[in-house]
Amino acid sequence: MTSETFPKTVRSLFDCSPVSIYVARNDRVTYANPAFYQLVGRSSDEVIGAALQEIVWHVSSDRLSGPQPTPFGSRDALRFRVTIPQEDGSVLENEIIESRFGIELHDDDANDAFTFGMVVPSSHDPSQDQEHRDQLDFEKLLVELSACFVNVPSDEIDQRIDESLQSLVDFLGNDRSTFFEFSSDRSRILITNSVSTTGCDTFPVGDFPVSELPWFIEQFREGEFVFLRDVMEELPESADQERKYCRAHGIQSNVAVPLRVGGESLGGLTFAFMRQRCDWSREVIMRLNLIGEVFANALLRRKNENALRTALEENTRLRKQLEQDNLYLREKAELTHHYDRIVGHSDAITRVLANVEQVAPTDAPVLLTGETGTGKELIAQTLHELSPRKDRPMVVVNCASLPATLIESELFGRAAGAYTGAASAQIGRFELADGSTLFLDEIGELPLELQAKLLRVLQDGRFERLGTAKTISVDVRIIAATNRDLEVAMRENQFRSDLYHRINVFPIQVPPLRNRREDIPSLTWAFVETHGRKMGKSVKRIPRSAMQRLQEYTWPGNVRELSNTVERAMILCNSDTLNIEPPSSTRDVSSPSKTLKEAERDQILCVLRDTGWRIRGRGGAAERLDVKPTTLEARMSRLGIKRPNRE
Ligand SMILES: Nc1ncnc2c1ncn2[C@@H]1O[C@H](COP(=O)(O)OP(=O)(O)OP(=O)(O)O)[C@@H](O)[C@H]1O
Repeated sequence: MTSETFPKTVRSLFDCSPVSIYVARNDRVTYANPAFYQLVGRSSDEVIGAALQEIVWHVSSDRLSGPQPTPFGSRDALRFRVTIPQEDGSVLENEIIESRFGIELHDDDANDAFTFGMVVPSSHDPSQDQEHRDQLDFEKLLVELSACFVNVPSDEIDQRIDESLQSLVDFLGNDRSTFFEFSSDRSRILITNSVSTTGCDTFPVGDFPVSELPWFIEQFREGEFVFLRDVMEELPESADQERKYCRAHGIQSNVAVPLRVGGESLGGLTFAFMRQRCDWSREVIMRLNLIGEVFANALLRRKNENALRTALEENTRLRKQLEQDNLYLREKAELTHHYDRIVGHSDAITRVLANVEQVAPTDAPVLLTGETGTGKELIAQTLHELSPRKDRPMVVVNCASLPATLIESELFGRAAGAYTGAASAQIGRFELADGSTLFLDEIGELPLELQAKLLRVLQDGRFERLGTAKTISVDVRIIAATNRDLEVAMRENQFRSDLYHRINVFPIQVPPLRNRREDIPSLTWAFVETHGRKMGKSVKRIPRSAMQRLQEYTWPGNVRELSNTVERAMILCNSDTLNIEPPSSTRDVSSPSKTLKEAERDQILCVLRDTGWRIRGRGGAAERLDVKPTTLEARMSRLGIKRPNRE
């Protein structure tokens, strides 16, 4: 088990264990806990990578001649005596209990031998020995529980929870253990697993009415650990229902462990005693929280996997519905509408528009992908205008242009005083877009923590303004756009896969301009017309050779770059013939009379125009100029560059 593959939960168990523990891979120590370092009086540099014989003395010949398992507790382990030299010259007599730790975390680890070892003082007192053995057995059980959830396929998680609960009941000697989770709004409880010793009933799995045990459930919601050795004596006065329940079911003691991840209570684990009161030691009770952590992580995984499965099913359902509703349109890409604003008749853009017509009348989320400047926002606007929501304006949020701290309040709104600087309340874009369409541009740049919140709104249309607990419901259709490869972002854990499947119900890929070169002449003439009108200029001719060069150029900034190129040429144009050149040739000709400051200003302005004044994110101006967004913003303010008002 390398340090990278060492499961976090196992590590946290070991780190705070009073027992000295080490893990070795192929007989070289790869991990030791603080208790081990203290016992051997050495630093991690001396311990990690060393063989056991280099750390402790006189390893008994048993171990040196190879493992010969001897029975220990209920499981096989190797036990041998060692002597540990102390700084003052004395030696400590100890025993080491070692067992093979058979989990295969990665394929390349599969043939390696992992050893899990514990150092305990040598003892000849049989009762003390028993106490140690019990404690060590418990440590071992904890480790096995953690290990049993590592790399488990999601459909086996339930079975593993059952098995783990059973081994806990067998080991700890309580009568019943039950595992439950909260519904997503935490108003309901779902009992998922329950095991008991013979003679005791298990808890019926399924929905459990919160009203039956309100006090208990409140403790779980609050994430409180509850230990009642004598339930009748120790339950608070207000827990009337619980007292009745325990009496009716003969419950004498009860331990309730909340399952929490990241401060959120996901469910709980209970240990009930019916035949006798609980006699667990303080140490065992304390360690139950760690068991809770192991189960909470298993629960979180199961929840995430379920959310992903639901998103995929929803995705498939909506796709099927769209297919049925619009089957006739698939046969040929014929357009029903006439588009004034979208220029171009290439097959590529016609296919995009046919898709737009297909999906517009539905409420299905649409994901527009394509390079910067290809016209994704224009397509989103067109889609909205063809939808039944067209009477209300489409609301736009650019996830890359706002700092992470502001996007949350921008999207969901905030109460006055929600954070420093938020003097007044603000309505969020989701509320603004109620009954309409919300266009989430550059969704690939949305910070991970907000992706979770967005997922919730997409799932049930509900959210809270920052700084308030009141839940707001909205009816919003989502169109998202990105120039980032979200599948790569998912693999790099920068984009949630469940969110991806939610928004990727109907993907439309907007092609780059170099793949629809036949549209370049009509686009060029359309931009000549628009910019000419603004400048009061009229152009009648563009030389054939110039148009040919425009068609040969690759246009990394796509249609936006073409529009800017036409605008620049129009500014310089004094006749009715437009002498226009693709950017690569014009940009190289820098005027020798320019100062460095002017050249820097021009370069920044040029890139900002090409990126639609987008500074952050993939393909943004900062990336293209190879500087940090904050650096670019500082330079813009030094050079007096301000974004012009939107047309
Ligand atoms: N087919 C088209 N016909 C006319 N104008 C177009 C067309 N496609 C894009 N444009 C124009 O090009 C410019 C860039 O388009 P838009 O902002 O929609 O691109 P985008 O893909 O959303 O860019 P980004 O990824 O940088 O946000 C806009 O001025 C838009 O009006």
